[in-house]
Amino acid sequence: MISVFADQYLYQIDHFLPDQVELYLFDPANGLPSELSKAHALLIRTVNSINEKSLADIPDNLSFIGTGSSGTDHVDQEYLRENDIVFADAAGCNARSVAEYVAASLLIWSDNTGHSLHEFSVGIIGMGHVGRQVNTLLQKLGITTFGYDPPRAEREADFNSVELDMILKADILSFHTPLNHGGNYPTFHWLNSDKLKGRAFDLIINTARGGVVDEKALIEAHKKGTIHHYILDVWENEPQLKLETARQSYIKTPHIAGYSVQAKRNASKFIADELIRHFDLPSAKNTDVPSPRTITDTIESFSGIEQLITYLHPIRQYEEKLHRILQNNQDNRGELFNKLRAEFPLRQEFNNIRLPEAYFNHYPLLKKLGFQSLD
Ligand SMILES: O=C(O)[C@H](O)[C@H](O)COP(=O)(O)O
Repeated sequence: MISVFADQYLYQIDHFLPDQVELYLFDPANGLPSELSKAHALLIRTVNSINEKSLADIPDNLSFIGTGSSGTDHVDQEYLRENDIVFADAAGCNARSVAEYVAASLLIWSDNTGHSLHEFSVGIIGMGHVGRQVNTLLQKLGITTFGYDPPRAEREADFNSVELDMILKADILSFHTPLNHGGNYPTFHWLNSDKLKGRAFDLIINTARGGVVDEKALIEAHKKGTIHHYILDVWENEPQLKLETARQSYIKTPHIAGYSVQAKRNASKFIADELIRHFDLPSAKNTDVPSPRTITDTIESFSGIEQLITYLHPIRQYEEKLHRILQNNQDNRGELFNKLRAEFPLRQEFNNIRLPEAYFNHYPLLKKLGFQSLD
């Protein structure tokens, strides 16, 4: 038997592992489990870091660690290599979900500010799995986009990144890079006071990692009016948010852009499949398909696109809950932030939401967003 310790919030992780696995679920709020000594494999989410400090005593049999996330900045991969531990991530698992969050937040923002999205260009920083999906979805909505990704341009001869100067001329920036402190292309505080000097943006959206945008510089530019609005889903020093940054955020959510049933299902499946390969186990027989969400309300129930989008995407519900946590004067805000992320019901991605045909006649962009017809 292979002993696998897994974060209890990894979506249906038991469905993706075969019978040859003895599964122990742990609550990530308590850190890595103390019984880890008998583990052959460990499956985590971003809320538990893996490094020399958090995993000082490497269990004798531990040979595999997987993170059910696209981002890997919480894992010291060099440390794992030194200790002969194979590492797997779930790169790309949440790309569509993040793209839908960006599209939904842009629609809410443009509707509220009385603009048409066609007036703006969006600079996409990071054209990996997520940036590409964001690019495709925004282009479907008729929005002008530019992609900036020098490391990808270096790797792929047929990919062209726009120049830095060009991307900084976009009206809106949306971030989709990993968080790197070193290497040839560090992204820590990529958007900082230097890059902001002499520039103006209508909107900044960060769904990548807190730390890619320097919050101090962001706040200063916002106060000066050179950044008109910003939307943050990720924060420096999560789960401890800087109140001032959060207060001024046009939309603020608790790092849930990638939280859909489909994304979380992908995450569990990607790392379970890698684990199965690593231990040479038979595949699990999971065939569950998430049931669609069906909307039957009449289109007249919604006064406009913002109301409809916020009914179809829980962006504002998360925001309201985060707002309440931030108002709370207790010092357990961080704990509540993580609990909200872990326990709020996952949403269905747009292509698993069925709407009456009248919705599409009224708002043709719903087809472009990927919603399906009920009729
Ligand atoms: O890296 C990712 O996949 C995303 O940031 C994702 O939202 C992380 O989710 P978590 O592992 O914290 O549940």
